[in-house]
Amino acid sequence: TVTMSWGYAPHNGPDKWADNFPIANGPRQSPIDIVPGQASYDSGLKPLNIKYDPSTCLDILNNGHSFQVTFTDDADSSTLRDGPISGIYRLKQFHFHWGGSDDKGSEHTVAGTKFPAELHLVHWNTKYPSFGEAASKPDGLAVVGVFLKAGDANPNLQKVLDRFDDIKAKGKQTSFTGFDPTCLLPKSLDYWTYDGSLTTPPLLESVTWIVCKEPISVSSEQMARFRSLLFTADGEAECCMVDNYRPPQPLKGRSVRASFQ
Ligand SMILES: NS(=O)(=O)c1ccc(C(=O)N2CCc3cc(O)c(O)cc3[C@H]2c2ccccc2)cc1
Ligand SMILES: [Zn+2]
Repeated sequence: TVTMSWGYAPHNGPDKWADNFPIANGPRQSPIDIVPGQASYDSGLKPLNIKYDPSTCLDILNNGHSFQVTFTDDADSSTLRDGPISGIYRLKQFHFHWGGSDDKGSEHTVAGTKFPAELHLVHWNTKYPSFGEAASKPDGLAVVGVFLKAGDANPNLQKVLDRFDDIKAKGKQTSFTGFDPTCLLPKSLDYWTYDGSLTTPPLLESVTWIVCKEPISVSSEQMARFRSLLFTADGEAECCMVDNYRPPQPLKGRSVRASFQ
């Protein structure tokens, strides 16, 4: 389990994670800065094959680092196939990373550009018996990343934000059913892909990253709702949940492939 109380503050944030998780300085850490001109188009990459079943949507939780929507993953109901991966990966949860202002918040950056937020849809390889088992294997996880760009309000995202009153503080959880995260994907599923890691401790190097080129929209009012969540639990001095992103990490010779020209 994850031991130290890691976070995003100066005393326990990304610059301190290597103290307890030396893999923080490993060869395939995430996120990275994606430089489109240096990504190589790979015609062998297949389109993403994403099929989600809204009846697998279970609940929404403030885990003290982000909020996550969790799915039942005891069957191949909500899956990711093809793209850069082999086999069937099951959707486990999705969550976001965001900033205290619209000029930062995403984990991946594009030629140095930060977006106000980034969505992560987390899937695990069904060749392993569980998420926990898969999380420690080099081909165990596949995370689809989607950038959020400031613009028009996103009505699909609003369905998630409307539940924030029930999960304001760390540890709060409430039921959230019948939601199909397909509605949070951009029109185009063109993507960049590279071998990386979890972007939070334990920073395991088990993630095939699939980052969509096209962002989805989010309004500044909706971003304000993200920033109304708390890192802290009821009864603790309130600390707004903002800037819960790890900055880009060294590429260390890795190649980034593009599914598009
Ligand atoms: N940002 S990310 O790389 O896409 C990411 C993916 C999965 C997870 C994840 O689902 N978990 C399980 C819940 C959890 C809770 C923690 O307090 C924590 O520090 C990490 C996680 C990670 C996790 C993944 C794999 C093994 C252990 C924990 C977290 C982050
Ligand atoms: Zn994440």
